Amino acid sequence: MYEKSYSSEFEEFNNQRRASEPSLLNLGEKRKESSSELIIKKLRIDESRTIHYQFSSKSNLKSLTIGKEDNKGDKACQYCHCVPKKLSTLTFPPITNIRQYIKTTSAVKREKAKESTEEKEELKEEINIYFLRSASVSSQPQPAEEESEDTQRITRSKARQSLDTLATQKEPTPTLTATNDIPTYSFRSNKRTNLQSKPSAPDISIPKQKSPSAKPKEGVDTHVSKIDATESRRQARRIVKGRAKIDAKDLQIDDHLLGEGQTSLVYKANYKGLDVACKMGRLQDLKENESKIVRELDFAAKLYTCRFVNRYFGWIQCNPNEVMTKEALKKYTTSSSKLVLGLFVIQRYFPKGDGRTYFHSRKTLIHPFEVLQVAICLFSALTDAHSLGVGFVDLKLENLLIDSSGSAWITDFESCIEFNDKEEVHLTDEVSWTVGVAAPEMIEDGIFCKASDVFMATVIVAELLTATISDQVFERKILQRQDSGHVNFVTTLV
Ligand SMILES: Nc1ncnc2c1ncn2[C@@H]1O[C@H](COP(=O)(O)OP(=O)(O)OP(=O)(O)O)[C@@H](O)[C@H]1O
Repeated sequence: MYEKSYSSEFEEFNNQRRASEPSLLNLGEKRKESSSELIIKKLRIDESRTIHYQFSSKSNLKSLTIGKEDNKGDKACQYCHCVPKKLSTLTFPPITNIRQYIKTTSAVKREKAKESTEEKEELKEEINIYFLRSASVSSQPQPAEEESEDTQRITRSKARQSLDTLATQKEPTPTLTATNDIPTYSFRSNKRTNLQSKPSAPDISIPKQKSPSAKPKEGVDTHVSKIDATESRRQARRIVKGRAKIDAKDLQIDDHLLGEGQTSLVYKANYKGLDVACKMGRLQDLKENESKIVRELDFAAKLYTCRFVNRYFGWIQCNPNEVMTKEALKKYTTSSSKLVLGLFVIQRYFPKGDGRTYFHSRKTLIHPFEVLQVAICLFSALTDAHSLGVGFVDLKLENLLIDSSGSAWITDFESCIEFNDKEEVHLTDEVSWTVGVAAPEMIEDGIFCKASDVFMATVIVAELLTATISDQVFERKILQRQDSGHVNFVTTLV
């Protein structure tokens, strides 16, 4: 899978991108050149303890004085000569006057801060006057407390609105109510209830379990409550047993193949009108593939509470022709293959697909903020899964799904393992993982620990930060993997 995705198509695409945007896209190569060509020589130290260096590149020779200002020449920055004067909009203070400079700039800053607070106060006053006017025009004057709250909110809004229009536009906000110190949310009222005041019991509150020794209160019909308890127990058992099982009539699988892995095919589907993704085992070795999907379902349930972990929310076992359109069936089966019962798992649909496909097929550069967002998602998911004692093992860009806001969600849990309170586990044949991105201890000793997941997540971040560098160069120059599985992880090109 890994080998396949590092295909020459991507290499070609990278080359094309480099050719079209040379100034930005060849940054990696440029940095490499400049660092290899630069020679710095220590020349001498004079009486004033100033160190004189000489640095040179292939093309020209320059001298740099560290510790002494040098205002001559055509460079705006006299310290490292990084900015030519004609390009610079900055002014660099001379070192001798630096104390004076700090004094004056901090005085100016203090003055400015004072001015801005004064301005803010004036603005607040203006707004207050405005609201007092609109409130007096309004037929139902608002209480003073709410007025000040709205005043604060309105200072950030661009258009001025009257209190009345604001009130009608407000969305019903979830109200925090408290029962037995456990906060629950209810959408019934859009007014904030006071947490101190005794709340009315919400519909979804779970009654406290009575201890077996607790005696029934006098006058309580115990017969009725016993029947209720048995019924609710039966109901709960029914729900848990058929948990997440869906009805064939609610699911329709399109012929749109979203992606495929070694074990499964993922198609776009429709569940009760909602776009979903549907995973099904490959027909070759169907039994084995489906047992892997069942294992995956089990881990999906365990990881359900984690941040940025894909949600699998239903499954069905049925004949493919019950849920697949004719076109989808044609693609899924060959004419010779017999239709057998299949397992279909539905999950959230990510239109942007997996990380590798999305970032490599994009025509624009990846902004560092985007990388940061993916990294936050990735490490949040790792933190949560690791606290539950679960490791992902097969972390790679293909197993990250990107949502419309650019957040990344980990998917494909068939390689997950449980630590069972151990620091590390031995990897068995049951678990598959990707050698190209695996942590050294996985390759060398066949062991896996939480840090191994962190290693693979770091590789993902490094890959995104160096998206303009071809995958082969990434392997050779950045990861620098040795035969033992160890890496050097050279970050100068990142
Ligand atoms: N929810 C989804 N929305 C959109 N595309 C998806 C979704 N789930 C999976 N895909 C696509 O299908 C591909 C294969 O999915 P997945 O990794 O779950 O299959 P697999 O057979 O378990 O893969 P592997 O070879 O890693 O075992 C993904 O890389 C992705 O491109």
